Amino acid sequence: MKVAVIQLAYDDAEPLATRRERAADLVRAQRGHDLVILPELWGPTGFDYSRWEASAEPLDGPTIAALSAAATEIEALVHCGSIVERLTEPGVEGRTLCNTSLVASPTGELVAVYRKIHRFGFGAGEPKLMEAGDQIVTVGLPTTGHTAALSTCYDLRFPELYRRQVDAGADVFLIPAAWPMPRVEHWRVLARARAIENQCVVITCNTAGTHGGYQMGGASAVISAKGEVLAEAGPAQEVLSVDIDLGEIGQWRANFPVLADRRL
Ligand SMILES: NC(=O)CCC(=O)C(=O)O
Repeated sequence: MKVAVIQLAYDDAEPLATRRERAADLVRAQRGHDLVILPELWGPTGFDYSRWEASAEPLDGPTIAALSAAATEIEALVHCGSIVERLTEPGVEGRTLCNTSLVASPTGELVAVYRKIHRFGFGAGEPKLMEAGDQIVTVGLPTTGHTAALSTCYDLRFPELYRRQVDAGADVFLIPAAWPMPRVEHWRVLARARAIENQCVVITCNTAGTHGGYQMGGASAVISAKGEVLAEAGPAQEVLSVDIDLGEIGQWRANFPVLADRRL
C-alpha cells in the first residue's frame, strides 16, 4: 500500500479558504497513492481556540466537499485530517463542537467519522469548548484486506485506546495531530511504542509551522509493526511517500505472537 503523509505547514495569516484549496491541491498531487492523510485541525488551527466557533462546519461542509472531490480524482482513500464539527444538537456536556476526523473513499463517499475521545487542553481548549467522542472507529483499507483505526493527537498518550482498536480488528493506526515542538520527543517515542506493543503499522501526520503562538513539531512518520521508522519528516512542510508491505504485519504477529499472551 502506497501512502502519502501530508505534513502541512501554516501560519496565522492564511485565510481558511486559501488553506483548504492548498490542502486539496496537495491531495490531488498524490495520484498513484492508495492512502493520503492530512493533519488534525489543519483548517481551523490546532491552538487558536478563538477561531473554532467561526470555522466550525457540519459533516457535509466545505472540507469534505473539497477533499472527497480530490479523493475521487486520484482514486485514493483520503483521511481528511480533522475539522471543528458543528454538531446537529448539543452533546452530553451541552457543547455543539467536536474535533472530528473524516475519511473519504476513492469514490468520494464519507466512509468514516471519528470524534476525538481524549480532549487536549487541561481545562482550556478542547475540554472547555468541545464534546468528547466515545466510539472506536475503524475503516477498511481498500483492496488490502487490512483495517485501519482512527485516533487523534492527544489520544496517542492513552495506550488502552489502541488495545481496543486491535480488539476491533485494526492492524494499522492512522493518527493526525497538531503536536507542538516542545513535546515532539514524546510524539516520536509514543508512536513507536503503539506500533511495537500492538504489532501495528502506525502512520502519523502532524502539522508544521507556527500558529496560535505554538511551533508545531512536525516529525510525521510511517512506522512498521516492529517499530521500525520507515520514514520520518523534518520540522517543515513535507510530504512523505512510502510503499508499505502490510503483509509483514501478519508475518510478524505469527513469528512473535505476543498479542496471544495478553491476560487482561
Ligand atoms: N492537539 C493535541 O491533542 C495536542 C497533544 C499534545 O500536545 C500532547 O499530548 O503533548
